[in-house]
Amino acid sequence: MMFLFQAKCIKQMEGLTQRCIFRWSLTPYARYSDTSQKKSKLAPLQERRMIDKCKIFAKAGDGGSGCSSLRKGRPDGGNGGKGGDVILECSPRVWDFSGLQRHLIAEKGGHGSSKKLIGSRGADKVARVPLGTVLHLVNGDIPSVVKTQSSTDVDPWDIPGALVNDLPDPGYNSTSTDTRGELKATHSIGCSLTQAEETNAKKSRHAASTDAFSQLSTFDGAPEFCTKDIEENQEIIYNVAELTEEGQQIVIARGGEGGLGNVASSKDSRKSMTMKGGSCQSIPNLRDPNSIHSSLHAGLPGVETVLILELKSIADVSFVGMPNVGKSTLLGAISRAKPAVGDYAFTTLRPNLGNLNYDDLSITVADIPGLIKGAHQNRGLGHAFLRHIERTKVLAYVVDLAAALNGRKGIPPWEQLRELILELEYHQDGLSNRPSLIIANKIDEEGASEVYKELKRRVQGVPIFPVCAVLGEGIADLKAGLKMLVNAETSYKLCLDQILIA
Ligand SMILES: Nc1nc2c(ncn2[C@@H]2O[C@H](COP(=O)(O)OP(=O)(O)OP(=O)(O)O)[C@@H](O)[C@H]2O)c(=O)[nH]1
Repeated sequence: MMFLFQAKCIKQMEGLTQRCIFRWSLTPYARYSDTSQKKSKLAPLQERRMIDKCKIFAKAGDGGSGCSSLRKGRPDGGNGGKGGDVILECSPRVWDFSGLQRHLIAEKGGHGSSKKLIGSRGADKVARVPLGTVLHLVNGDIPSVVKTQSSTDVDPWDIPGALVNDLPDPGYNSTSTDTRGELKATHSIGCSLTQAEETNAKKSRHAASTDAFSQLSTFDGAPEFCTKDIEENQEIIYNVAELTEEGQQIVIARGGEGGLGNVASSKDSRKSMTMKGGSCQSIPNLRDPNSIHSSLHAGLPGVETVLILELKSIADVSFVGMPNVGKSTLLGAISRAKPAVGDYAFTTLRPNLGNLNYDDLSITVADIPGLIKGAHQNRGLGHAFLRHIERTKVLAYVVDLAAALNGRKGIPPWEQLRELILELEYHQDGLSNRPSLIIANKIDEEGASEVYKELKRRVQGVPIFPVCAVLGEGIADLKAGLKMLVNAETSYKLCLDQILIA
């Protein structure tokens, strides 16, 4: 018998080891395989794709019940413990919402007991979210507390309009000026709202929806849920808070207070007490709202909140360009990222990220989905990706030198640049006003060199890097140029005046 058991164990161990070896041998292939090969479901691009928006349900812990107990004729029942809070904590080690639980449920408080023992406090549920997480309220209370665990501030450059100094003490209302000098109304809980947003928020003050769990279940388990569904079907209070600082915590659902034990409540309710004997008794009709007892002794329920979390990405560099100009190919050429590349517009649906490594520095580059005319009115992929650009230090405009060559229906690069700047500015005043350079891609195409010369003539004051992303040509110079801009060793900005169209 013993022998049989040992044999079984050894067999299981062997199977496990084989599976481990199999995994080890698969991983490098899965990570660095060429995307032109047949894509597997484990393709690394999928792993790196950001989940930049998600809906969560938070349920704070209910307060524990107070105890009614008499010992030697005197009340000695302790209070119930407070329920745990649901807290979001800002962490630079989390990049997106892919690892975030969609149901966040804090622990209930413990019940009080005799000998004046207070119930245990329910444990808080703390979930970590990335820097730059913006909260939109679907249902429940507006988050009410902001605490900061660490003093390491984010470089204000990283988060335009969300300076750490913008965050006032809880309960304090003020106005403040953001990095671009715009006056902002500052929300009492530490979020900043523009006046337009504030009006919007007031307009869209929602009627609390009935069943938070059932709302959520529509989206649970579907990371790329349909944003439109949420925005069309529900009234949302936008931008109720923003997490911008490492260690910053915000309580999104408060735990219920514990009920009073009869030691605490005896003063008020002594006359109405009907306790008999000396042992600890459970309170009759504890949940009956008509009973004074139950209202005093029952713990309060924890708050339930439904929120949409949205991430404004914080990348050092964003590749901004029209669809199909080669942004994803370029990201693959300068970093180890393997984004999907296709000979059709909107191959990129969500920002892809790559790390550009230097000896002494690492830069995060975001490949933003293609921008088209009317994007600011939500055409194409519209607002979704324009928001990511808001949080980028450096803009790298990518243009296709061959877009209008050889009978193609595209527009010349200088017009591409003009359209791009206009879309950024329509979306948000001053969005294009940051260090920039131009990447002139597809220099390998026939006739592209002449277009490049023309581009240099028409656009001045900003460095232009001719590259061939597919062959990796011009990449070394481009990397050096990006490093200088990110390090603020040079500062060029592209504006409409610098582009000669006629
Ligand atoms: N000839 C040439 N073709 C290129 C070059 N770079 C990219 N391409 C091609 O251009 C097409 C579009 O490339 P992508 O990298 O998907 O373009 P994108 O800008 O990311 O496209 P969206 O996802 O629509 O925004 C693909 O067929 C690429 O092979 C280049 O340097 N030279």
